[in-house]
Amino acid sequence: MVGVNDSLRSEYEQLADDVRRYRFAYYNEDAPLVSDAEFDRLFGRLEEIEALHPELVSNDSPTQEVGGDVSAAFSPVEHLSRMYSLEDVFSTSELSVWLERAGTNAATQAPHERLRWLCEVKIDGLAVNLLYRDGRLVRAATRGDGTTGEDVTHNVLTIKSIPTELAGSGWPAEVEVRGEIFISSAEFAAYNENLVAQGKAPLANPRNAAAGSIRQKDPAETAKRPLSMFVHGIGVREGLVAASQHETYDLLAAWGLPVSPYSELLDTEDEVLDYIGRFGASRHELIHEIDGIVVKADAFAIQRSLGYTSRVPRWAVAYKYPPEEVHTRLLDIKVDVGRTGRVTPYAVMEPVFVAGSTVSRATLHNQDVVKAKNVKIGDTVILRKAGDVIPEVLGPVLPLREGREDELRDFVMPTECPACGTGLRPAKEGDVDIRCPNAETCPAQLTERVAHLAGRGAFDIEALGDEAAQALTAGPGPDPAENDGVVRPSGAGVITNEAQIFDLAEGHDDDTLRAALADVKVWREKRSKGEGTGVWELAPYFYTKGTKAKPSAPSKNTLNLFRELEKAKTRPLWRVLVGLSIRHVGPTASRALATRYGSMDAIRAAVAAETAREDLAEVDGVGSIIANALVDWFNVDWHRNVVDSWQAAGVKMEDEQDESMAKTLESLTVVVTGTLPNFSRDEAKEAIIVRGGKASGSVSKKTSYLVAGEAAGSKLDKALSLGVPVLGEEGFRALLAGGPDGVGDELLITNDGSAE
Ligand SMILES: NC(=O)c1ccc[n+]([C@@H]2O[C@H](COP(=O)([O-])OP(=O)(O)OC[C@H]3O[C@@H](n4cnc5c(N)ncnc54)[C@H](O)[C@@H]3O)[C@@H](O)[C@H]2O)c1
Ligand SMILES: [Zn+2]
Repeated sequence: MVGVNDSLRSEYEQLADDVRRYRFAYYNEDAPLVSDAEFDRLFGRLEEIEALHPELVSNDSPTQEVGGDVSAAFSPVEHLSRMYSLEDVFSTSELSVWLERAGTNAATQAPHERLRWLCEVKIDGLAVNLLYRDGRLVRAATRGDGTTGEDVTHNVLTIKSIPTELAGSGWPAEVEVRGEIFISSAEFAAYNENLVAQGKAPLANPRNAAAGSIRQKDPAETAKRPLSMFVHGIGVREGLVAASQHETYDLLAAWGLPVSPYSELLDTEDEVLDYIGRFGASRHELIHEIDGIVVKADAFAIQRSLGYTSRVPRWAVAYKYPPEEVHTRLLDIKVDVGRTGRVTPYAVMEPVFVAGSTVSRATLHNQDVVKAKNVKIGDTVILRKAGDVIPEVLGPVLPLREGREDELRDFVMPTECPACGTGLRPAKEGDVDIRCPNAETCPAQLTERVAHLAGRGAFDIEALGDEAAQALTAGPGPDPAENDGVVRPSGAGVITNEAQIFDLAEGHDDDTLRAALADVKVWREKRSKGEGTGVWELAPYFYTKGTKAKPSAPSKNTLNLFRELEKAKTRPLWRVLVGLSIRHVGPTASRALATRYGSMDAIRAAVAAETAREDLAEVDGVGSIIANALVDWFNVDWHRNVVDSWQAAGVKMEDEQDESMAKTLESLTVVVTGTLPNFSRDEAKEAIIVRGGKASGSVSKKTSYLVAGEAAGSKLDKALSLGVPVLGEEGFRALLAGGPDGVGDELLITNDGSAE
């Protein structure tokens, strides 16, 4: 055996102390000091050291004990039979090893039993032990240290889904039912919304909320919390007529106890891995949060033969999904200025890896949200990112503030625009959001507008992404190395107004603007072997560096940009309208306007009319909000100048009237859902609109047809239930060509999913 040196021993003791301290905060105070991921890492390290040096292991090692203690605030109760924790695995390969080993042991120790795996979701809540005597709930206790728990009977009695009397018959005289108390995701969201509405800080996560609720001193307080439970185990059970875990659940359900709907009895490792995959993908659509799944050998005979360690059963294992909540330091709160001048605070954090990517920024929406989240600059914060969902700062780890109060700073919303220095103000009295009113020349707003007009929904200029928009409009900004690693606008760039954008197009006679791009520089992080070095330099963006032999010239991308701008001049009218960044005027409204008026001149005439606001509001797909936004927008001189300049630069501003197109869909409303083989969503919409139909996004009784492609979801169900006719692509083509008369019954899709 390898000897234990002093430094390892002291690492070990430090680790054991930390784990005990974190457990206390987690179980006894419902206020964790570290994230579960960090806790699991430390616990894993402890187990690793003990595996290498068994002589270090003492009876009071945290690896030999089940989680919590009993707080003095509650009376201690002895469980009739011991409660255990679960062994964790963190990868499917570790799980395979575990299944293999447990399978082999089961085969030798209980050779006549059929080995089947009961897979359950691992509810992220709080374990409770319910003691029923003669069918009556007499006691409820937390898990505590596994032997002794805390008496929380009064609080548990307030939970509606837990029966005080068992239904049916055949229950043992004394039976301990174990389950997990939780707050459902829906109830949690509603509860938090309510707290925020009352000006209180929201609860950070449902697990701690559930644990905190059950450990209230006042049952009346617990009764206000929307708690639920699902059973997942059984303790003392003498006389129970069941030979397996799943049969037990059936009995418990018959007695009126809430049983999870997600359990599945499976035979093979592949099926177990598939279960993990399925629930991993849908984990946020379940009734409650989960942090993993639990695999249990189903037969009691196998459970008995495999037995327990001092902490966990040998017949069950918990597979943990990658963490979605981590802790990190909030370094600063800065503000961003958006396309409409809205100023949004965002958190700058020490970069941290969570749910598949490294995160260092998260929006904080507005100053009220910053206040509600109660975060201070310098706090350790809980950061949540679920899969592809946008990362969110949940709140500070409050206990970690102690002793560090001097290092913490409150966020103060700036009074001047960080990009242009103009005084910030709400658009109208009482708005939460504040804005930079300098729409025309604020470089931050200009950058966003240029990026927007180049976007897919507008002119669709691929060579003009966010970075190029920034380089064109705003100049290099402050040195990111001294800032926060984010390059942001500082002042005028080559383009000071989007009116100029098409002067860069390939066909434009005067090449002054194109030549000016030679001087545009941006901050770039120097890289070495593919890695960032933290050293930033100013580098030319649009032109190549240039040497004596090969003078600086527009880069390939830049030549592409010139070419794409030239092509963009002939896009359909609706795209031009979207590109103008008129509030509320997106693709749908723009299409409606283009269909009704056909040219920019006609739109301008309509906007200038005495009764413009009423007339425009009457247009199908426009309405009064958009009508007002249009009139207001065209009232501003520099806005009209943008249109004039683009027109002068050769941007086509009218659609060819295709008179040959029969208006087959006049007065019909058609909804498209799912993926069609030969139409993109935009093409399908376009096809409906040019034939005089209305393309809508939601199904109602007024919908004339639903066109359903591959993976059509709830809209299809709704249409079928409302009796709205449903078409596939073939039926859609027939409809486009000949209107309702062209759609034969054989093209309608019916309830069983097939065309009849
Ligand atoms: N952040 C912290 O400071 C901190 C401290 C201590 C523990 N923790 C977290 O708690 C975990 C350890 O706690 P633990 O000992 O309760 O172990 P565990 O959470 O890994 O697993 C055991 C528990 O899972 C629960 N469970 C949920 N669904 C279940 C099901 N279907 N079947 C059986 N049991 C189910 C039971 O309550 C059981 O006691 C750690 O992995 C860590 O993530 C965090
Ligand atoms: Zn500004």
